[in-house]
Formats: sequence, C-alpha cells, structure tokens
Amino acid sequence: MASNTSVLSIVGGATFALLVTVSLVLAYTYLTTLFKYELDVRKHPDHGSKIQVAQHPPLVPYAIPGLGSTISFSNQNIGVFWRWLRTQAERYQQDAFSIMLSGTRTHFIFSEAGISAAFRSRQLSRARLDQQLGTNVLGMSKADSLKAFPYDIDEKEKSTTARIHSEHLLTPNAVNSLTSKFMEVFLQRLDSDRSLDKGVEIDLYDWLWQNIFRSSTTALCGAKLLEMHPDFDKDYQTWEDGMLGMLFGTPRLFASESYAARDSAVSKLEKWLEAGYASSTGNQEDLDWEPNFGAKVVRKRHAFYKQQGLSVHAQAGFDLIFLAGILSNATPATGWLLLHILSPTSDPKFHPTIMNELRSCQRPDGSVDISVLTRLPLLNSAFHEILRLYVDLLVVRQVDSSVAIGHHYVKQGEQVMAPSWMTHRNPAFFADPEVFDPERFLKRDEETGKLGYSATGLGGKYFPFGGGHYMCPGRTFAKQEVLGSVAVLLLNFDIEFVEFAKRDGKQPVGIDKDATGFPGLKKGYAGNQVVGIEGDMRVRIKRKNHIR
Ligand code: HEM
Repeated sequence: MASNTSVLSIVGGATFALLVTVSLVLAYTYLTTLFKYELDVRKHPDHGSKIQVAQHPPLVPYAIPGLGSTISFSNQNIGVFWRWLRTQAERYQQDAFSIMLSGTRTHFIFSEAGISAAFRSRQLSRARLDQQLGTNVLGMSKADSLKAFPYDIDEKEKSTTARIHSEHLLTPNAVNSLTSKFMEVFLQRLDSDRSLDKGVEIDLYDWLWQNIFRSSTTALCGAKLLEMHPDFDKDYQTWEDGMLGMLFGTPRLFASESYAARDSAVSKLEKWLEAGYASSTGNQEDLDWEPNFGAKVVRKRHAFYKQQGLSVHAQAGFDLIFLAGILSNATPATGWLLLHILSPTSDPKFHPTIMNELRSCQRPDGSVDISVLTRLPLLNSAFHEILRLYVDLLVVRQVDSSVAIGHHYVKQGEQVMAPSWMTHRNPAFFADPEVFDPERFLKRDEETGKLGYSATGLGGKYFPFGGGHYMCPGRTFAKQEVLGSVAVLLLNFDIEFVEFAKRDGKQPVGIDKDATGFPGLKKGYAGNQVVGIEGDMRVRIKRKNHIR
C-alpha cells in the first residue's frame, strides 16, 4: 500500500513537473516572440518612409514552438484571419508580416510594390509546394512528383508544361476551340432537358454545377471519361472539399473521406487513361478535340508525361489537378455572377442593363457571338468584380536564395505568400471593398464619352489569376466559359427568383451582413482561389427560345 502511494506520488510529481515545463516553454516562447514583435513593429513603422535596408517583416508572436501560428491561420471561416491581419497592419502601419507556419517562416506581403516585386523575382519559385501537392493532394509517389514538378525554374521554362500552355491553352485558336466545344456540350445538355420546356423549379447553383461540370470535363478530357465513370463528380466534389487540408498535411486519420475520394478519383482517371492509350490510333495528334483524350492541350500534356517517364498513376493525378483549374474556379465564378445578376438584393438596374448588353451579342439564329460577348463593358466589369470579391488566392513561393522583395528581406528556405484577400479588399485600393459593385471596373473614355471596362493601373493590387512565371494559363478560356454560360442561360431562359435556399437545411456561413439570405462563403482553408458557395437560390426556369 505504502509503495503504491509512493508510485502514485512519483507519477503525480512527474506529471506536475511536465505541466510546469510545458507551461514555461509556452510562456517563454510567447513572451520572447511578443517582445521581438513589439520591437520590430516599432523599428520600421512607416513603409512610406525611404527605407534603405530591406528588413525581415515582423514575426507575429506565437506560443507553440514548431507549430507557430498554424492554428489561427487554419481558421476555416474565410476572411477571418485576413481581417485580423489587416487590423494589425493598420494598427502598426505595416505592409507585411511573417508568421511561423509548421516550422517555416512565411512572409505575407500585401503592398502593391511588394506583390509586384514578388511576381518579378527569379529567386522565388513554387517547385516544393507543387511537389507537396503531387504527393499529398494527387497521390503521386515522391519520385513521380519530382519528375512532374522539376525544381529548377529555368528547366521549367524550357520544359514543356509552360510551353504547352502558352501554345495550346492561351492562344486565341486554342481558347476559341475550347470555348466552342464547351458551348456545344452545354447547349446539348440544356436542349435535351425536356423539363425546361414547361418550366421547373431548381436550386440554381446545384443545377448549374452539374451542367458545367459535365460540359467542362467533356470539353477538356473528352466524352469517354464520364461515359466510363458517370459518378466521377462525387469523388471530385469530396476531393475538392478536402484538397487544401491534404495539401497542408492533415493526416489520413483526420481526413479519411478526402483521401478515399482522392484515391478513387485518381483510380478512375487511371482506368480512363489506360483505355484511351489502348484504343489510341496515334493519328489524332492534331485534332482540336477527340472523344478519348479531349482537347489538344490535354494530349500535349500527355506527351510531356510520357517524356518525363511518369507512371500512369501520376499522369492521372496530373489530369486531376488540371481539371481543378476549370472545375473549382470557373464554375463557382459563374455561380456567383448569376446569383448576383438574378438576386432581388442587387441594384434593380443591374439585371436589365446586362440583358441589353447580352442581346447585342446574340446572332439572328439565337447563338452567341463570343468575340462581341467578351467585350461587353458591364459584363466584363461584373466578372472582374466577382473575382475581386470571391477569389481567396494565396500566391505561394519558396525562397530559393535570400533576396529583397521590395523593402522586405526574405531568406533562403523561407516562404513568401501574397494574399489576394488583403489587397482585393483594401479600402485604399477599392472604395467600399466589401460591397459587390458591378460597375467598379467601368471607366468613361474622355474622348468618346463612352463607358468601357478597364483594369489598368491595378498591378500588385488585383491579381485573381496570380502573376509572373506561374500566372494562370487558363485565364482567357475561363473568362469565355463563364461569360458564355451566363449569356446562354440568360438569353434563352426565363429565370425567376423564388427564394434563397439553405443547402441541406444548414444556415450558410458568412451569410451577407444584411441577413437577406443571399448565399455565403463556403468554409475552407485560406487559398481556395474562387471561394465555394454555401446556400443557393431557388428559381423557376423555363426555356424561351429554341437553342441551337
Ligand atoms: C476564374 C477562373 C480561374 C482562376 C481564378 C484561376 C486562378 C489561378 C491561379 C491563381 C493560379 C496560380 C498562379 C500563381 O501561382 O501565380 C492558376 C494556375 C493554373 N491554372 Fe488557373 N484559374 C482559373 C481558371 C483556369 C482554367 C479554366 C484552366 C484550364 C483550363 C486553368 C489552368 C491553370 C493551370 C494549368 C495552372 C498552373 C500553371 C503553372 O503551374 O504554371 N485555370 N490559376
């Protein structure tokens, strides 16, 4: 009995000692980082002054060594972390901060000059993050991931993905061919839906998502993929929801559904690739589109995979992330734009003015002239306003060698991040930044007096497609797809607002501040690119013209 008591008191004593040690370590870490922070924010408080020597941005204090500020950064209520950082920036007059993220000092740069400098820098690259994406998010082996995303930035420039994209995704021919395939499939889907003749009530975004998912996937990857795997959308959606968690290294135990969806999506793509390779005649190289592998850009990427000696499993992962460019960005952007146009909470002039513009690009046979469509001033302005408001992009770069980015000194091995939320919603750059203002990017031409769309002078302030070497190569196609879908729907259907709908009976998070019921921002980690839509709009939709 006596010896049991002494064992217990030894264990109790050891636990107590451990608790005291942990508390001391946490307190010591917090106080030393706080002290340094308070010194640093006072040392260079005014970025307007002529600072000669580049300085490390002040490091936000934290308590847990190793983990740093990872927990507050991982807040999944979109915008909360950025609002907090903005408060700090205003309080201390700073245009950059560092935070410790899982052991890596990460610099958040949000000044116009700093962001432009980051995009120009040759010392910043993305290979390490891409490789992490390869292994964690796409299920590649480490060896495949190294081959898929080579380290050397010059190698990459010579290497084929950047060149393939500039030749087969960005040129007017490539964009027009992708757009016309997308429009063809989208129109066929709408045409064959007989419920639209008499009119039907739908949850607009759910309905739109399915139609765009199938049309975009077919335009990019061919018809065979969805013929073989009609349920690919389910894996894709679950994978998409868990993508950033996997990227940041959430263990499988805590995200089993996301990892299972990743494995299932990759396995379906693998089967599709194997079937395509088996039936390929080899003479489809120059077709703009063919049913097995889809668009030319996809086939050119496949030639690159082969040249790199990538396994079919890794090739499938590469295809998955390529699809994400369009499915996880262009689709919610279309959703947000339509929701704002049709919402009774929008300016009553907005919808009729957009309709007037759209009629001007409709040909006598009812089809849409894409080249006229993409020049419509208000539609263009509204599209860019959607990207300003709903893109939560983290431009992430690793520091390959120590360098000054503007007046910020960053060291080899650290990371730089440029958060779009901080500049897109900076009141110094955009008046009333939280408000959706479809006319924000309209400017009057002094000579002609005409209103036109303009985004000049916004470098470093507005960058929904990133910038520099890695700037989104799908940006022109994305715009045509979004505007094309909106035009087809609004010109050919009567769409009447019924009510705002709450998805699965859940209250949307981030519901707009006037509590009108307008859909809110879907929860997720920072760096989503176009933020998902939580909630929906119930509408009555009825075909008005025969679509061709
Ligand atoms: C509204 C729609 C879209 C947005 C907001 C968007 C945004 C972005 C951003 C921010 C990047 C990273 C840039 C950087 O790190 O600096 C990116 C990369 C990329 N995007 Fe997009 N994107 C969109 C649509 C598309 C589409 C439609 C495609 C293809 C069909 C596409 C293909 C790609 C590819 C392949 C990359 C990787 C480029 C590289 O690593 O060199 N994107 N996109």
